[in-house]
Order: sequence, then structure tokens, then C-alpha cells
Amino acid sequence: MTARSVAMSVVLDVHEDDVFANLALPSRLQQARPSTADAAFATELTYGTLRWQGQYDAVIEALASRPITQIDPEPLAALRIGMHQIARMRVADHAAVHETVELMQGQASGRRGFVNALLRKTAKLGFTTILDDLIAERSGDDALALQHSHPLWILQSLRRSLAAEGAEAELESLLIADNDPPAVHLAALPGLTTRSKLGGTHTASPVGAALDSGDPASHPLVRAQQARVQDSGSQLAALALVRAQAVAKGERWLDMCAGPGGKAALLAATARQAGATLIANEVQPHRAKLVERAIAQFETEVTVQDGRDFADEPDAFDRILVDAPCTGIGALRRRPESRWRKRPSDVAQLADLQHELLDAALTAVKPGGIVAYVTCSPHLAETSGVVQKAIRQHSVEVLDTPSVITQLSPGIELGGRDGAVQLWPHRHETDAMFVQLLRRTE
Ligand SMILES: C[S@@+](CC[C@H](N)C(=O)[O-])C[C@H]1O[C@@H](n2cnc3c(N)ncnc32)[C@H](O)[C@@H]1O
Repeated sequence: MTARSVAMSVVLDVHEDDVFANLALPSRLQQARPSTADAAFATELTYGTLRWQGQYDAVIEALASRPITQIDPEPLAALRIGMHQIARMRVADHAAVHETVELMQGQASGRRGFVNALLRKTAKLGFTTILDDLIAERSGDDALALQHSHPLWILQSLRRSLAAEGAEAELESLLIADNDPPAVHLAALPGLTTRSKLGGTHTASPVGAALDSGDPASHPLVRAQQARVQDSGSQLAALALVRAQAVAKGERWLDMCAGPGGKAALLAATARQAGATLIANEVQPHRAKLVERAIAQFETEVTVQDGRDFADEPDAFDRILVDAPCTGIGALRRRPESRWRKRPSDVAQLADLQHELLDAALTAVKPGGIVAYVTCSPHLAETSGVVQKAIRQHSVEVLDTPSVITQLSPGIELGGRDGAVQLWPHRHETDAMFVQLLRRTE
């Protein structure tokens, strides 16, 4: 398999079978065993194509004079990866066209001809010229969405979320950051290693470092299970639960939605140091297995149940992390295809589930105990909306989350948000994590 055919097969599977590119690509590369340079080429071609798909589809539709939905999957995948080579990779136009059409070997000649003609036309007219004309035909958020390859509904929900903290002017910086492949962040597991041993540069998290380059899986401390790959925003969110108030020996902690176990590992390491006990829960059995693997060294119990059922265990925990299932639109940098997969209709359904999970947590936590409500989405319906509803229904004190995060990350610049913290890729170089700490007061 060549680098291009690896990219083509992943792009096709992402659309046809809903696979995740960050899982499919490594396994395809393992089978193909390309050189380091070819692996890098395949990675850039796959992720870049998925990230900028909004622009490529607009150009394809304009040149083909028909909607994307009327183009068969194979020619569409070939056109998308051909466009990415022409638009954003250092590949000569003739090579981009020729090599991409080669990927269509075995396909009907009509399909090959169609891909060939459209890519040639793109190269001849110039991708940027075609795109600029399309952007000029639109206005306002429609134009911005095309320019930055975001679905309109996501762009508008990001706009509303920034506006809620008086920072709407930062929207374009955020859209640019969303399209920037993020640096790999490591977390030093407390009690096992320290961040000064990780190398790289320090991040916003007190246990975090950003790697300049290299494969994180071969980092000696990752191999020794003393450090993990984890976004610094996620690190801060997990540590905020611990830092919210002093930990007493013997405390019981619950990570209600733990899969695949990133925050659970950080909490388990911290719990061991502090003399607390963590239970990590996950509803999906295959994700619970990932949690078991992530925290195997900590003798932490993993349960497999619906988090909402913890409502049947009132006053059982001193601290609960509700890292709720969400649209994930705060982590677009890491999951290039996710922006095209989510629908606006997902939000209301998720917000109901998020509310039920937070509701259960506020019952299962002891009076005086802490709940951290966390999402990797800044959407107001998934963040403040869920928290406000819970506050109306429970006796809780809304804790000053910004001051807890500032203790963890002195000097961090946080926007005002009713006691909550919203992190942003463009400002903090983290995913757009939302964190709200609540103390049960009854
Ligand atoms: C945002 S992810 C959690 C990420 C995790 N905390 C970490 O840091 O690795 C949300 C998780 O919640 C799980 N989930 C979804 N519905 C749930 C439910 N009703 N009860 C418990 N977990 C649920 C999902 O399967 C997913 O693994």
C-alpha cells in the first residue's frame, strides 16, 4: 500500500463506516509498514483532507455542478485527497492529479475520467482562486464557515460561547487554532514522575509538558507508565476536582464517565498519594476495558454501569468527576472528522443525558462533597445550560472554579463565566474544556 492509498482507504472508511481516523490510520500504517517519510505523508494527507473537507466539498460541488450527495464514495474520496495535495501539500499539481487518478485503478473509466477532469480543472484555475470566488459569493458567518472549514452550526455555537464571556472578537483566532494540528501533551502521573523529567516545554497544567517532536509512545516515561499522552486542559479539569478543597485520608472518589481512562489515571495516581480511593465507572464494556488498562497499576476498581444509576447510592462519595459524553466540538483539533459527523440535533439529546448524569452525581456525593462537571465542548447548552438546571434543582454552592484553576496554573488568563472555567485552544493551547465545580450544601 502506498501512502496515498492508505490515506484514501481511511478517508473512505471514515465516511462509509464511521470509523475514527485516529484509530484507523495507525492500524492501516502498521499493516503497510511505510518509511517514516511516507507515514508522515499519509498522516498529513488523511488528517488534512478530513479537516479541510468543507472547502474541498464546496469546490467539488462548484466544479461538478452537482451536490456532494450525488457523487459516489470512491471518486469523492479521491477528489478530496487530490484537492488537499493541490491546495495544501508540497506536491506538484501534475503528480497530485496523476497519482490520485492511479488510486482509482479498477474503477469504471467514467469515474476515473471524472476525477481526472475535476482535479485538472482545479489545478488549472487554481484552488485558491476558486475558493476565494466561492467565499465572495457568501456573506457573514456563511463566508467565515467556508473560509475556516467549520460547519455553520458549530461556528455559531462557538461564537455564542465566546460572546458569553465578552470575547466574540476572538472567534477567528479560535477557528484558526481549530485547524492547527495540536502539539502532543504529556501528563506526569503524580507520585511516579515529575513534569521536569518529561522534556519539552511546560503547558498550562502543573503536571503537563508539550513535546516538540517525536513519537510519544516511545517516550521512556510513557513506556514506563509514569506519564500519559493527555491534553493539558483535561489534566487541569481532573486536578481541579482534587484542588477544590483539602483532601482527607480515606475519601471515596468516583469518576462517573471514565472511558478511555485518561483522567481516571491522573485521579488514581493522585488518590494513591492522598490516601483516597477511586472508583472508575464506564457504561460501555469495551471502553471500560480501556479504563482497566489505563489504571492497571493503581488497584482501582472499575465498574460498568450507567452513571445515572449512582442516583441510587446517595451520599456515597466525597468527590465525583462527571466528564460527560458531549459533542466534542471543543476538541476539533484532535479529531479532524468529528466536525462533519456531529449534528445540531445531537446537542439536545446530549444535554438531557448530561443533566441526568450531573443530577445523579449531586445525589451520590455527600453533603460537603465536590462534583466537577466537565465537557470537551464549549456549547452553552452542554455547559452553562446543564449547570444552571442542576443548580435550580439541588442545594449546591457554586465554587469559584477560576480561582482553583488559577492556583493550578498561575497567570492563566480566564474569561468571566459565572464561576465556571472555559478553556480555549487559541488562548490556552488546550482543548476547549469546560469545568464547573459544585459543592453539595445540604
Ligand atoms: C468525554 S468521555 C470521558 C473521557 C474520560 N474521562 C477520559 O478522560 O479519558 C465520556 C464517556 O462517558 C461514557 N458514557 C456515555 N454515557 C454514559 C452513561 N450513561 N454513564 C456512564 N458513562 C457514560 C462514554 O462511553 C465515554 O466513554
